Amino acid sequence: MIVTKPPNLSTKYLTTAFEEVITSYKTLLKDLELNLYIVNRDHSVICYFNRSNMKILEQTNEPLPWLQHVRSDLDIAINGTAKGIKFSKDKGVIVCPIKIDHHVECYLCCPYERKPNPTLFFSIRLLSKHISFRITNQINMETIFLKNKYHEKICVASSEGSFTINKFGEITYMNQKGLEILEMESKDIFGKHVSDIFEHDKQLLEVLESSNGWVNRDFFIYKPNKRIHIVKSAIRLVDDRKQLVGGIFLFREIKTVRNFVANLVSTNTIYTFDDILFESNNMAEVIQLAKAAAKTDSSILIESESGTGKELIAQAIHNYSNRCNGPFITIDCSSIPHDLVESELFGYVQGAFTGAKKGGNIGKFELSHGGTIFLDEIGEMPLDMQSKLLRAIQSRTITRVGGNDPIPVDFRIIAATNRKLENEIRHRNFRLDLFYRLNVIHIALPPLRERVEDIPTLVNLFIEKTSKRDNRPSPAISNHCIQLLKSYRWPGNVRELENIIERVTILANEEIQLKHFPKYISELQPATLAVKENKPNPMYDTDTEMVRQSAERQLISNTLSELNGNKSLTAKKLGISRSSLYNKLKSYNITI
Ligand SMILES: Nc1ncnc2c1ncn2[C@@H]1O[C@H](COP(=O)(O)OP(=O)(O)OP(=O)(O)O)[C@@H](O)[C@H]1O
Repeated sequence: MIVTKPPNLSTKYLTTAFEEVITSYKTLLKDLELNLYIVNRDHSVICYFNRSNMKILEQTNEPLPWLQHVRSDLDIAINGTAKGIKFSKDKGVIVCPIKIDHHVECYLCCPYERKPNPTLFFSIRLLSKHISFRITNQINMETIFLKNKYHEKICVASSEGSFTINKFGEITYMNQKGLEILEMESKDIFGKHVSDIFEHDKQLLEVLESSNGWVNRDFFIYKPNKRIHIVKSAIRLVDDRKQLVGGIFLFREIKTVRNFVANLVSTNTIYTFDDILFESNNMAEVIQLAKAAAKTDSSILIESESGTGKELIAQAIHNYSNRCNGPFITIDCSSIPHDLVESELFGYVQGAFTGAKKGGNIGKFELSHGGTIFLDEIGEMPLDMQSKLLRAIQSRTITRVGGNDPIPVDFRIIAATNRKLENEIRHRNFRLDLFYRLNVIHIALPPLRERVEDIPTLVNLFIEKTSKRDNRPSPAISNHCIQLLKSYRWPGNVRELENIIERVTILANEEIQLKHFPKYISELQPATLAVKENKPNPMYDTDTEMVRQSAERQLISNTLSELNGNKSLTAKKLGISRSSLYNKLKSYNITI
């Protein structure tokens, strides 16, 4: 035990210790007729025992001529047996150091006027030792008390559950949070063997046998109606002589861990439907469908060309949904190396493969619990992973790589692709059953060339955005330029438009002119324009309307069955009038 000594032992501290020790030797001291002084290192008297009234008094104004002879190095001089200072043959003073933690704190002094009996030296030395011991003890007790108080407060305030076991595996302590997580009361826990409370007791007791503890292992506690999934770390507890005393366990509910990590890795969903600007009917219909879809938990598949705003709309759906306060976890399926897809999606347990992190890892699916998982570029998902993904979607559980326990997860999938999945299915690159699972609601974002009415609004948005960023007034743009932009085919869609407008805004002063645009735009001829405008989009032009209608039909019948065929509620949920719903039911031939 390290004695944590207060900076200067107070008079009160010393006096109390002195008083207690002197009281226990009072009879002896009475016979010896002695005065005793506790003297500071600077030679001032802290307190003294007066033989005539047998009392301990604090400080004295009495002149003490012998004080000047008490040297600060006296502890060295009297090392071993007690010694003193002789003034004459019979007179002198016995000086014994009072040491705390090997340091001289003060001196016990006993002046004598008659030649002392040799046992007096021994008795004074014994007294000084006793006082040292008494003070050291008191400091230790206070330190332990304080430490206990700190630890108690830390454990009570902790958001983590903790418990301790002794070397026999019996539970000796559990904090309040631990009892809450395990839904138990202290009477159910204390004194019980760890195996009576937890399964996997072998793993728990490992900590008593091995010299190392372990971190972040998963455990399941089975209750009559549910299973509590916790993550636990263990520390082996030994005493100063390295003898096993027991173990400490720290644990959290998995949902706390998930929330914490999800907060760190969740995409900051900045876009809402208000950020999606449009004038076209095409986009108005898409937004209407997306808003209705947002209010359901069904999977959504967004199929469209690159740069049309798939991520934008996915974020807007999340923010408009009941899951808006949960995480939005993005996975770009095209950027994860094939070997790591499974562990990235589902996580892994410790030791699952070479290079796996100690304690395992939580996967993206688990992190999306209570929120949305956005599978971008789903068309790039390897075939073998597609079946595992399908299983997770169907069972609403995941199993970590290397693990056995299925973990229930509450997620909503939004998948996006710029490939035409139906073509991929035909070429056997994508599973049909997975396609059906993802394609419950189908959103096809039209390419920019099919919604040229949106171009002026988007151009103004991007001019303002760039000007605001660069802290300068927004330049004007001529109608002629806008017409020209409407004529271009925009293979890179809104992203390409955004990049070009950023560039011309930077180049222009007061007005954006033709000369600011790249040649492939500024040199477009009206005749070319017409031809280009009419040219069909190889991927989307022919079937966009068909896909939209099929998605709308699906959404209406899903919502109807979800609301037990109640048409008023269905119309309300879809944000359309009852008559409009009846028209659509008729035209889609939906019967209840
Ligand atoms: N209607 C819109 N209103 C405002 N900005 C838009 C709109 N549509 C797209 N954008 C902007 O266009 C850019 C591209 O959008 P986003 O990244 O969502 O496209 P994407 O389809 O996911 O692209 P990719 O397929 O390459 O991943 C973004 O900067 C986005 O803010």
